[in-house]
Amino acid sequence: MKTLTLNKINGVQGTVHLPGSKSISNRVLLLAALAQGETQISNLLHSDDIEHMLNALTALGVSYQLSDCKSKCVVQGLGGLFKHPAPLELFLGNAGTAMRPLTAALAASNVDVTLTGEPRMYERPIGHLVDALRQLGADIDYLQQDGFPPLRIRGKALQAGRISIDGSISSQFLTAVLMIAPLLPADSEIDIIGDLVSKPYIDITLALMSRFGVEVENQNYQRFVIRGQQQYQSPGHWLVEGDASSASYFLAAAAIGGSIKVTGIGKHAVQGDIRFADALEAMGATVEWGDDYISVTRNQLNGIDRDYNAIPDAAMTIATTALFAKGPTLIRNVYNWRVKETDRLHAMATELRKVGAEIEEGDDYIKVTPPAVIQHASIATYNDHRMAMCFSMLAFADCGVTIEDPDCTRKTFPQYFEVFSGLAI
Ligand SMILES: O=C(O)C1=C[C@@H](OP(=O)(O)O)[C@@H](O)[C@H](O)C1
Ligand SMILES: C=C(OP(=O)(O)O)C(=O)O
Repeated sequence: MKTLTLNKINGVQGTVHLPGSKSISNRVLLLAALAQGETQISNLLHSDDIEHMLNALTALGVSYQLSDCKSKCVVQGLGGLFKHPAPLELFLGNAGTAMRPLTAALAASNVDVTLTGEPRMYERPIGHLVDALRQLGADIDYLQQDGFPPLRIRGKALQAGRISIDGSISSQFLTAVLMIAPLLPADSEIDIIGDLVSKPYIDITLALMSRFGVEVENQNYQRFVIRGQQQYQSPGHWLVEGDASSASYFLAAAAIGGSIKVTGIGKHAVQGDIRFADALEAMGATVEWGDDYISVTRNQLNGIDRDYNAIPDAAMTIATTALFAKGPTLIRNVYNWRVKETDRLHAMATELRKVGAEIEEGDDYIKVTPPAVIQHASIATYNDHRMAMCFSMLAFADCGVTIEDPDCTRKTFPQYFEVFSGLAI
């Protein structure tokens, strides 16, 4: 297995032009495909998760042209749902932002599709989404284990009306249903069962739908009302914001040992993960916000105790930043870390213990108490891009760190380690 050893760095400094947001890239590609008209996308992310969406769109007959190292994409909209009656198999890797929205869009389309993925995708639940779509009349079968991909979808015209969806495991299920609701033959009311997790991702969905001409009535994240028989209209040009989750690694590195400006996101960004900067500020770092940048400068860091349900991806970076803070850090309300690329609560606890931290792993929280002296370790990454990226903070330890399978960052940030190493001074 390939490994990467990061030797001790004394500091970091510089500016990072962020790659496009994964969440926005895959949403825009799907909405552009369903919309009336041509959409010219720039700063599209180029990574595995986006490739899976692009490959699926190709197989479904959507035409698009990529240019500028795949950072630009011109999509010819279908002006409605997919039509591909011949049987198809679509491989979606471990991309939640492809699997979940495509499940809904395909269930409502004239298609006969099998959705497959990497082994971990078959352990990531999708039952709450399938249950919701079945209330609309969808014909979806589980091919292996009930409640999990792979799925066989025999798409058809769905009904509309009042449905309920469990929001306690993933917001992506609601995102998926919201995205198809305007294309249904009548109005929809979607009631949320349980506490909706990862709420800011719903804000991203609603903001993008609005730019494609569809408004949703959001009743306090408990009920959503959408008019039926609508069509998405291309907004023409679309500039994808920088990826706020990817920004977290650079901002944290600055908070620990230097000064970094990230561009492509700023105080008006639609991604909830920009609020990661607030957590760094609460730990003691100095944060400056611009319209198109966030910059962070080091300071003495102190451990903090917070609820991170709204920013589960960026919260992983807090866990490793905590090693450089004074006192313990508590990351609360992240139960759904357990159903992401790996069981992130367990993986994080296991790997942080290897460097000497004292860890308390709860059902839905992790408490990190930094060691007096950080030990060198070879960090297993569990095929989880965020495990690899957030453990790069250990490059600030005297002993450095070894990262196993560093190429797993290709899910969202193939060039991560080159960019990170380029900031060392
Ligand atoms: O909608 C999205 O783009 C995402 C929602 C979040 O998932 P959950 O809603 O499952 O927490 C997040 O972790 C994921 O990386 C991207
Ligand atoms: C949870 C993640 O991905 P996915 O979109 O596959 O859910 C992630 O990127 O941290």
